[in-house]
Amino acid sequence: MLEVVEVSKKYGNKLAVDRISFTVGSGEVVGFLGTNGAGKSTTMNMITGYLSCSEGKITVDGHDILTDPEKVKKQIGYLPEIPPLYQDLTVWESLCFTYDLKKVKLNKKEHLNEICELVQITDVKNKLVHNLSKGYKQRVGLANALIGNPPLLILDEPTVGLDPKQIIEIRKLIHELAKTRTVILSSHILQEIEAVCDRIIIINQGKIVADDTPIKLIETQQMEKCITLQAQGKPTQIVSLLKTIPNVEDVTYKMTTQQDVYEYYLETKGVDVRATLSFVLVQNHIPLLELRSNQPTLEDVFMKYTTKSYDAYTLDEEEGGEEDVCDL
Ligand SMILES: Nc1ncnc2c1ncn2[C@@H]1O[C@H](COP(=O)(O)OP(=O)(O)OP(=O)(O)O)[C@@H](O)[C@H]1O
Repeated sequence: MLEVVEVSKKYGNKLAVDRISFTVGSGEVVGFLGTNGAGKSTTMNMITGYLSCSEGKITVDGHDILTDPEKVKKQIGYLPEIPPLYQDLTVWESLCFTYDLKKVKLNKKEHLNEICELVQITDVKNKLVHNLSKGYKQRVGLANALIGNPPLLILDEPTVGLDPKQIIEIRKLIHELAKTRTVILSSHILQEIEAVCDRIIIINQGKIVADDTPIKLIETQQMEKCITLQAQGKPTQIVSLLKTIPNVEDVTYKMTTQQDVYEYYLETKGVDVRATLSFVLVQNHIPLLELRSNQPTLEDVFMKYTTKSYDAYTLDEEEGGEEDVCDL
């Protein structure tokens, strides 16, 4: 569906996106994850043709965004971070306006009514955009993106600025849309990406640093294994014992609500020491009340990939120039 090959973007001397390559197949829901300024919006803007690439090639369904922009744009529904809506139009007028601009051939009334039902804005069709809540404005933005039934949806931070209830509703909606479309969703909210996407691309300092399913990203982490346990007895004695276990690097503890029971956190050198540990405690007549291995989370993965120095990618940040973004 989408092919991004060795794509870079420079703003003046600032390299915002650095030779990224990835493909997205039909029906995939891909999360584009990165910290602020990582290059997510720039990449999305290049895919949609709003920005040109400094280098590289982007094709959608075999059509090159540079040489065949109209064909590519027909394939894409784009929801920018701030949906560009005319505030003085009613919701229906706004949809009709986009329909006309996109030169859609489908039955207008039928098509727009279907979209209103899908994104649940039928009840506000006759309201002015200006008077809508942020959540509803986001839905109208999404409705606009859906006009013409594009098979590829690109959603840039679709829940930013929404309240928790609106966030849940928009996520449900994205789930629904993803059943019949390819979706690329950018966010720096991990729960969002985890809740909606079946594949994650992490971009850091303009480079792709990870690309896999959430489960595999977590599994393939060679992170230090952390173990939590609860044991009854004097913490000084227990800590000394735990530190004698091979491959245990560090031990910390805190009180629990039960008298004489403490919770201990063990950092190990990536080795599962649970069996040895239980054995050592039993041998020393220390009751072991709880023992669990803490699995790394997506947050751990994200932190690992995004906490490198910023020096590597900035050619000359001070001299990096602003650029007019609209190319087409
Ligand atoms: N028009 C521009 N001129 C100069 N630099 C820019 C321009 N637009 C973006 N940048 C810079 O390019 C880098 C990537 O920006 P981009 O907006 O793509 O990041 P992002 O991952 O979308 O961040 P955010 O989550 O904050 O929206 C940033 O360092 C940003 O300051």
